[in-house]
Amino acid sequence: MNTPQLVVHRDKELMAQAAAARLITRIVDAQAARGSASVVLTGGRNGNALLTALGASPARDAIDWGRLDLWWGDERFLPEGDPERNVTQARAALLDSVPVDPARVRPMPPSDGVHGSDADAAAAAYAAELAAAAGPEDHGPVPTFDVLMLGVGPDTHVASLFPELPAVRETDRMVVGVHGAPKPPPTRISLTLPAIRAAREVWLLAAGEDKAKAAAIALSGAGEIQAPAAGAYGRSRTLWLLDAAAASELPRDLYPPSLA
Ligand SMILES: O=C(O)[C@H](O)[C@@H](O)[C@H](O)[C@H](O)COP(=O)(O)O
Repeated sequence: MNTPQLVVHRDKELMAQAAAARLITRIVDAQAARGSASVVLTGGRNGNALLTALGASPARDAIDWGRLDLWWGDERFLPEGDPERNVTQARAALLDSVPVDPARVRPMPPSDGVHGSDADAAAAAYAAELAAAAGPEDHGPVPTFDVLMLGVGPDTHVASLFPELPAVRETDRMVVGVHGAPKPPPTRISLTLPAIRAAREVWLLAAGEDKAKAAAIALSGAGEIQAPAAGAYGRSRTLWLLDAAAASELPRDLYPPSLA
């Protein structure tokens, strides 16, 4: 497990802009190196603000949109097109205004699709889609994502992995149905920690005063069952992108960086 790196920006607006610039560069580098890039999107205000900022960036078309694979870290299990679905919000924030290849945009199933209201079956289908996209060079039955982004909840949840609930304890399956989530809607689909950890880089987005305690808990050695964000790390990099408000309760040995 690599030590989390922290980058703290003045405020949430600047954090979204800077994170968007960072993501553009990371995608461009991956495409230059391997001909394509693979990114896992997150729902939530911070995640959507990043997508909106990316869409407004003058550098956005440095990305070859046709060679970008997009997946989701979690989804609210609602009907297709529901405004509360993460994919609906991502489309409005960015995807509807850039020429992505629809075959490479992989939303999690809706609650009115072929799996009906069975979130567990829908989760299993998404796991099968991930496994089918994985290659021999990948680490397990998921593709090696270049960047996997996660918003951080005030209770330290990431994706739809909530403290103490069964999903955060999952060690075998890559995708699970979530029932009784404390953040509405109660039924969701989520990548599990093993799937998250298959990513090259995991970026955790935490902006706003309401994330200060969560960031401090997750970065101070809490266990992943009690603080799921503490268990979210990448194979080669774990990056916390915060604003000053969310960093305001971090232990002094973590932030601000000691003066050289
Ligand atoms: O489906 C969701 O709700 C998100 O995936 C969830 O994990 C979100 O990222 C966090 O709750 C942070 O959300 P905010 O950025 O809105 O605080």
